[in-house]
Amino acid sequence: METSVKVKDVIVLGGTHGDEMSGVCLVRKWLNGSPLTAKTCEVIPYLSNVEAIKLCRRYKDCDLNRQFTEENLKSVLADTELSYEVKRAREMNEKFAEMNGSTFILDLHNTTSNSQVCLIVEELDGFSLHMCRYIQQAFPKGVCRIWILGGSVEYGDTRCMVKRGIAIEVGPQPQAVVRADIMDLQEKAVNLSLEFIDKYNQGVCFDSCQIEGYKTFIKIDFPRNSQGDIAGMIHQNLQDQDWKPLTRSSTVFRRFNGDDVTLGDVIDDVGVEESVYPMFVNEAAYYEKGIAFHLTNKVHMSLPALKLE
Ligand SMILES: CC(=O)N[C@@H](CC(=O)O)C(=O)O
Ligand SMILES: [Zn+2]
Repeated sequence: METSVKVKDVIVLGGTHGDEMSGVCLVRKWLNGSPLTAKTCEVIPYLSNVEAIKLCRRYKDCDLNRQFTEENLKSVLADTELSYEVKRAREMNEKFAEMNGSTFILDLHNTTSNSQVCLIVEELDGFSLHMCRYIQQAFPKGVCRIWILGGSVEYGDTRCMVKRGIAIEVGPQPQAVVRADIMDLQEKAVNLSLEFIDKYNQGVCFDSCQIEGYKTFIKIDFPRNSQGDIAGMIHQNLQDQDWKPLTRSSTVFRRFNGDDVTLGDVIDDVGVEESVYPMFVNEAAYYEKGIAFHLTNKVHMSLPALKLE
């Protein structure tokens, strides 16, 4: 049996990336007259990257969702020497970093890839893994998946401020655009998260169970020429095919000269019989990060039962 403390505050972040519009629009809606509430805790909607939202861009100076590192949060540099996003991360951390483990963070994101609902969770966060399973079960099969991050990697995302939290990533949605179907999926996932927290706070025991998730083992860049410019694009066979199994012989890129590139051409360590699962396929924000898609393995995890301490 795993126990955890009561959740007292839920911070619901929109606009951590300023051009991911369903989070921005939902948070604005909750702040302006249609409050988001739960029965057993305080719910605090909050716009993260205010300057980037104004610009309708992912960020102003640098990616806010990489700045919540220990180094930045403890930095002794004067504010004038810091980029907007580092200052903002410090400001948010002062406001939300918890003393006693009772704060939960829900961070709302969108992707241009055909991810559907993708719940992002750390593998050591048993509470949030149970929450992900609860959310997943309320969606039709194949709509909601769980992406599990390795426990030790320092990523500097918003969830670093607290002990428990998830990101709800929903796509496909172009940057700076809001789509009704995507916003509905996002809102449904938020409501289910709050429902889970209420049940947990009321003492409901969540039984031990198995969950299926995906873990990234490598990020694949585009083919590039000698100047470093992209020399090909996602193959039409792979476009929009997030989470569909690939093997060594699957075509993944088409060079601009027309040549097909298979997965086996770009990576050695996928076995001949093995299936791997792509995600974040053609995510617009990842071109500058040198990522065309993530390759994941399907994993199964056993969760012990969960109950309020
Ligand atoms: C497309 C996108 O922005 N994805 C998020 C994933 C996360 O929240 O960890 C990011 O790269 O920060
Ligand atoms: Zn994002």
